Amino acid sequence: MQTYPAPAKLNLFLHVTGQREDGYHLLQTVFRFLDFSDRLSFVLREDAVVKLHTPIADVPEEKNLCIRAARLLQQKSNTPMGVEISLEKHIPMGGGLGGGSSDAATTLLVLNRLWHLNYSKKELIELGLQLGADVPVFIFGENAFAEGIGEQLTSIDLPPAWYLVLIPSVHVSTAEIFSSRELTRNTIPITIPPFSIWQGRNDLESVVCRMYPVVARYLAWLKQQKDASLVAMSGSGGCVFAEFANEQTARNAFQQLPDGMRGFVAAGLAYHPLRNFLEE
Ligand SMILES: C[C@@](CO)(OP(=O)(O)O)[C@H](O)COP(=O)(O)OP(=O)(O)OC[C@H]1O[C@@H](n2ccc(N)nc2=O)[C@H](O)[C@@H]1O
Ligand SMILES: Nc1ncnc2c1ncn2[C@@H]1O[C@H](COP(=O)(O)OP(=O)(O)O)[C@@H](O)[C@H]1O
Repeated sequence: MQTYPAPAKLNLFLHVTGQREDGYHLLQTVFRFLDFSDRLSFVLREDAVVKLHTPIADVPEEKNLCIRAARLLQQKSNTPMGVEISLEKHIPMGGGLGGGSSDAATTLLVLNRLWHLNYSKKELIELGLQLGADVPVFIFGENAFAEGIGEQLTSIDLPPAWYLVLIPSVHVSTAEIFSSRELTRNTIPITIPPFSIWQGRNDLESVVCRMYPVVARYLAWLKQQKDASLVAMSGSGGCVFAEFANEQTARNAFQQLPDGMRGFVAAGLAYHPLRNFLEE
């Protein structure tokens, strides 16, 4: 059966520049896709039933973002069709790697075709935003500089790079970090172009490190790796990453990991694997 990728993302930097009246925070961030993906497959049904074959521990089926995405698309289009979804989960959950959002985006892209709906990328992005601030970039399909709450996207060329991503054993709630009193919300907005991704930082990092000291320890270990250029936390954490110029230096660092630290090495992608899916 055909399976479709839902890649992870990193936030190479993340600045919090303000807050909207509805409480959502204004951000400036750079999203980079990783060659590290969940995989989804879809079997059509003629009877409007939407269900998941592969339950995830601690996530009820109706809260699973691929089921929510399928139901939202069904509602919008009034299609009489249904679907059975199988989700092969690889991306750590609640780690700031955007796995749930990516699963939702792939579901919207693929069902748009299988249900013959023909929505445009713009329409799917608007729909995706109702599911989460991170969903639009995965439909957009290009590495991007993002503003607003993550929905104002400008594609960006990033040089080839490899990443060592570490996964501390914590589950960080995005809402909890954004609601922290200690979060600074007034980073001066940068303008494009030009800006350097290496001049940025993650404004959520210090809040997460204080609440979860293990994240600070993992960052400190990455900062000791001599070939690492950029070291930061992704999104609202707790995953942290180091950027390397090539695969070998990333794998060398991975081999030095102390006992008990978990992680993986992945290439940075030039674009999302389903970037041209709507035109194919
Ligand atoms: C922080 C980022 C950076 O890419 O990623 P993750 O760490 O989640 O991967 C995203 O902005 C997260 O996007 P996403 O995970 O889709 O968040 P959502 O479900 O929309 O929001 C969860 C909660 O976080 C808060 N929130 C989220 C985004 C934002 N710009 N401002 C906020 O204040 C809100 O309280 C919201 O209810
Ligand atoms: N398909 C899914 N994959 C992962 N998490 C999901 C999914 N559907 C719903 N969730 C919920 O969304 C939360 C955040 O997931 P995820 O997108 O992996 O992390 P993050 O927002 O930190 O990048 C999870 O803790 C889980 O409760």
